[in-house]
Amino acid sequence: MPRRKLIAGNWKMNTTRAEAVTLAKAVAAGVGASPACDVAVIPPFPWLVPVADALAGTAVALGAQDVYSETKGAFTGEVSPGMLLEVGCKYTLVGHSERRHVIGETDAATNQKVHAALEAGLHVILCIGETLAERERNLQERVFQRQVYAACAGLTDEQFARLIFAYEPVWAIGTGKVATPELAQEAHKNIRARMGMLYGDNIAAALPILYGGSLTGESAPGLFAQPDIDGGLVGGASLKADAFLKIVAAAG
Ligand SMILES: O=C(CO)COP(=O)(O)O
Repeated sequence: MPRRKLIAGNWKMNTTRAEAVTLAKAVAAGVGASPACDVAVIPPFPWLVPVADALAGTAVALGAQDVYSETKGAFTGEVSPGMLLEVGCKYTLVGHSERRHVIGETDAATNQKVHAALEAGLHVILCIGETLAERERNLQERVFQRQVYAACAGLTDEQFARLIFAYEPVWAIGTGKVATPELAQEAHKNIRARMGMLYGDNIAAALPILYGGSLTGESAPGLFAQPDIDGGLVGGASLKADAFLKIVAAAG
């Protein structure tokens, strides 16, 4: 079965409440009732509820930027998978490079979050990717191996059906330096091959792998034409409805 593309807008720590609601409504209006790809927006935690209300009855899904690995209890400042589901999230990001490199999240923590989120019924967008220093030393394939192996350890076949990868080379995030279609395709192909070796060809073939890193309406068509690129995780360009909708259109 061909993989359906997904375009997800990661708003990061941006927007006021009013801006978030306006942006969500504009995206939903632009996407229409039956888009050719799946579309999601991923606002900051405090805006999940008002954005869920703005998206009610539309074709745009809601996602969270992070999740905790426990269901409840004394974990000050954390948010459980069940809470995300209750406010209407379909997706959650796990292991975004800003969490790994700015906040210090480990591979082990990423694995626990993936388990907890999938067990609760969320779809997980697992982010992986090498830093500039790692690419300069040609270490990207080792990084994929380590991140993929660690994050997916112990998952069941049924859980893989709700797992999505996002390849986000750290050097391309927020820098304007988008990966070329050839470079991104090579990385995605490599990641899929690794998943095939670890978990079998059926799981690897069904796994959507999104590209993220300075994606725009101009760069999206070339990237989305690649056989192993199944959509995009969009940062900066997801904060303007028209720029985000151009990327959605390129996935159609
Ligand atoms: O990190 C990203 C999405 O999660 C990419 O961000 P930019 O599109 O701003 O480079």
